[in-house]
Amino acid sequence: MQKNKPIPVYLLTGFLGAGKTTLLNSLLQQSQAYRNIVIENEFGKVNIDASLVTAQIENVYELTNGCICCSLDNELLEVLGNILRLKELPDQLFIETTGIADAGNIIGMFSIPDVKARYQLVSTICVVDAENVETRLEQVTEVGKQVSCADVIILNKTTDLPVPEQVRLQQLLENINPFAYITATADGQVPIGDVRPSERRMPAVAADPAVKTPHKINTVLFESPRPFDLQMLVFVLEMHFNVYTDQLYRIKGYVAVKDDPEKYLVQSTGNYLSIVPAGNWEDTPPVSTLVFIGKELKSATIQRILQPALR
Ligand SMILES: Nc1nc2c(ncn2[C@@H]2O[C@H](COP(=O)(O)OP(=O)(O)OP(=O)(O)O)[C@@H](O)[C@H]2O)c(=O)[nH]1
Repeated sequence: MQKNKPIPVYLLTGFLGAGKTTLLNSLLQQSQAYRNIVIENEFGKVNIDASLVTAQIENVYELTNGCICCSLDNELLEVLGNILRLKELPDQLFIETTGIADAGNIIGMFSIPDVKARYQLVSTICVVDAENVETRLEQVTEVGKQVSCADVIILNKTTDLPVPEQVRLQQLLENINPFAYITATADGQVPIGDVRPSERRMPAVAADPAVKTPHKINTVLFESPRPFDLQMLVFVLEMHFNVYTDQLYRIKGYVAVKDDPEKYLVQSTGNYLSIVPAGNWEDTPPVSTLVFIGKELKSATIQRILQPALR
């Protein structure tokens, strides 16, 4: 691999027992042609998951000093640094998080400039257990965040699930996260192509906001033909993400900026915000479209938050 090319990273999230290690093994089996490194994060001194990685890999790093999403003395950053000092760099890195990890915080670490220069987070993959995902969404805030922040959602353990129930769960997950590619499977059997990045599910128009999801998680669509002041937009989004950290899980969409022909891609998970140029509007009218995902979000609140940044 070229020395300066960022190392592709696959981040696996999902509640305890959903099937993350099972999926990881399946992905590794399909990646035998590559030099793969795995980072396992687990609570407790003994990292059982590391011993359950059965596929052939170069190295597995076991992080057992608490959850990597919240430890201040961050082991993950340390290991990412150590990997760069290896004689031969990996072609791919897989990170399996703990079942209660705050996915947004980990995703945010990959936007730190020094990390971003050497690693590219290509896909955040959330595994959910079809047998209990609805209960978990109700009980555990982090599960809602994991689903909201994912690029790919794997509905696992579907063997005994009647097809209509599977379709209903997929629809439910789609309503929570309209950006994700969602697929149903059993025993983590997913073609690796399904977890590789793709633009296919970045919707021009977001999910129907009238469709209500249970579990208090909803999406709010914001659309405006008025352009934004870029600095002000960054200011209001960062401020409100900090204030509503337990309520606002994700933002994604395109915005128009005053006196600028380019459209900008806005992405936010947890405490990280990225706004980057994404080409010209070309034939489409420059209408800003942002989708907010979170807990009991109200359209009027989102309008009020964004209003000061509109020009
Ligand atoms: N019935 C059934 N069991 C499954 C399926 N996928 C995984 N399992 C089993 O579910 C259990 C948990 O799977 P893991 O892959 O270890 O789940 P995990 O998310 O890594 O679990 P933690 O590390 O504890 O968070 C294991 O016993 C798996 O063999 C499936 O599709 N159906």
